Amino acid sequence: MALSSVEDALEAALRGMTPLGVERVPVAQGAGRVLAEDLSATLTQPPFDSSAMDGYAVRAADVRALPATLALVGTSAAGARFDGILEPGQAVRIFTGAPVPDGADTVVIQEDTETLGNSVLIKEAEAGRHIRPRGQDFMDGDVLLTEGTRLGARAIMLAASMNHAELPVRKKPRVAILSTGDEIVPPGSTPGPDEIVASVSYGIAALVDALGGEPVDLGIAPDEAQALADAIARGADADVLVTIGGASVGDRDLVSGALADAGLELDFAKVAMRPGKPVFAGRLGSARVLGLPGNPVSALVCGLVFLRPMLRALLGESRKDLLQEAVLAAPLAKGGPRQAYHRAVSAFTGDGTRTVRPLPSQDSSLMGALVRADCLIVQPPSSPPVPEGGKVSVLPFPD
Ligand SMILES: Nc1nc2c(c(=O)[nH]1)N[C@H]1C(S)=C(S)[C@@H](COP(=O)(O)OP(=O)(O)OC[C@H]3O[C@@H](n4cnc5c(N)ncnc54)[C@H](O)[C@@H]3O)O[C@H]1N2
Ligand code: MOO
Repeated sequence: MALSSVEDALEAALRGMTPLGVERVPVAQGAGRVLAEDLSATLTQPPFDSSAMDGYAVRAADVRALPATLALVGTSAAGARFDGILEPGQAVRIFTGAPVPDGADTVVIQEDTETLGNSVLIKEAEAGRHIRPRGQDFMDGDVLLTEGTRLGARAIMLAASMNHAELPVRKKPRVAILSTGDEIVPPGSTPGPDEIVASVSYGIAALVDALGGEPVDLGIAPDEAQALADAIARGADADVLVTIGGASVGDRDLVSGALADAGLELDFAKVAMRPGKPVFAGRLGSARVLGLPGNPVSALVCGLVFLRPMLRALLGESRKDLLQEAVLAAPLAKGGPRQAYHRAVSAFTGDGTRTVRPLPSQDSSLMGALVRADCLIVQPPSSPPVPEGGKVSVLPFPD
């Protein structure tokens, strides 16, 4: 079977995918979730003209000639405003965040004043300063956060200030993760001489979690048809079923066969990418299936290239991955027939330019090198060699 291009494979995997349903969560639990509706302010912020400093509220006309002595007629504190109207020749003691009294149009910081019993001496002042006008941040009804926004610290803070106790967010995509292989044992075991400790499922679960999904661990299935069929059946109610290993052409690579027996409709199988060639995807009932190669680097690269956009589609997330431009710190040989994802280390020059150096070993089993890298150089198929100083595209790792 001819290899699909990464672009075609991704398009096939995403075809027909629509965002999951909406649920409401307390704003305190909204971090990392994706907004499912536009969010508008339910109040105006600040709700009144407020003081930006501790000092005295005055009329600009009274402090045109300095020094000036004004009569102290009251206090405006945050949460307890001065109710009267400031008359000419008067000042009100005011604190940061407190409402500016009617009649006042300037706040003088206390460092520029001296109190003299029931009056205050204004030594320096600037007309109109230190007042935050009502609605300077936002007005009631303003749409400030849009559907598809992933909620981080800044957006959560804004949503709370807009007086939303609950937020409409997309349901978390449930991603069932199945490790396969007779040789795979859980971390913490004492591996036999031919056994390998499971690592990929943990990396993929961490990726799913970071992307806003909910990983569900289906454990490890041996290379045996019935065990695989049982495990696949347990994952069929997930939004995405990810299988790990058994994707290649060996006699014991039974995963795609077991999925086919379960009724998998393939979207693509084998992609012109390196690493990750054996990756496949399809549909099993209502679940999407992503078959990852067993080699850890291949699996994680395929996770970034395919699983990340799939989860973003299920979350209705508006942010897309943008490849970034970088300058090579070492030459890159001409590209092969598959799109390459070279593990690379970045450095930044004084003007902010990213320079990248591919790691010397690109073997798809090397997890140590994967952690030393901070990005992938994306090299299109059959591209010409790029000399040191030439430009390339990079995909930074999300963590
Ligand atoms: N004749 C060919 N052989 C291979 C081809 C090919 O085209 N023709 N493709 C190679 C490529 S590329 C890859 S990638 C691997 C992928 O093979 P599988 O998906 O079948 O993976 P396995 O054989 O099951 O495992 C490969 C490797 O990864 C280890 N592994 C598997 N699962 C886990 C796990 N959950 N945690 C940690 N490590 C895992 C496994 O022990 C193997 O060492 O095939 C090439 N072969
Ligand atoms: O593509 Mo495999 O994923 O090269 O090791």
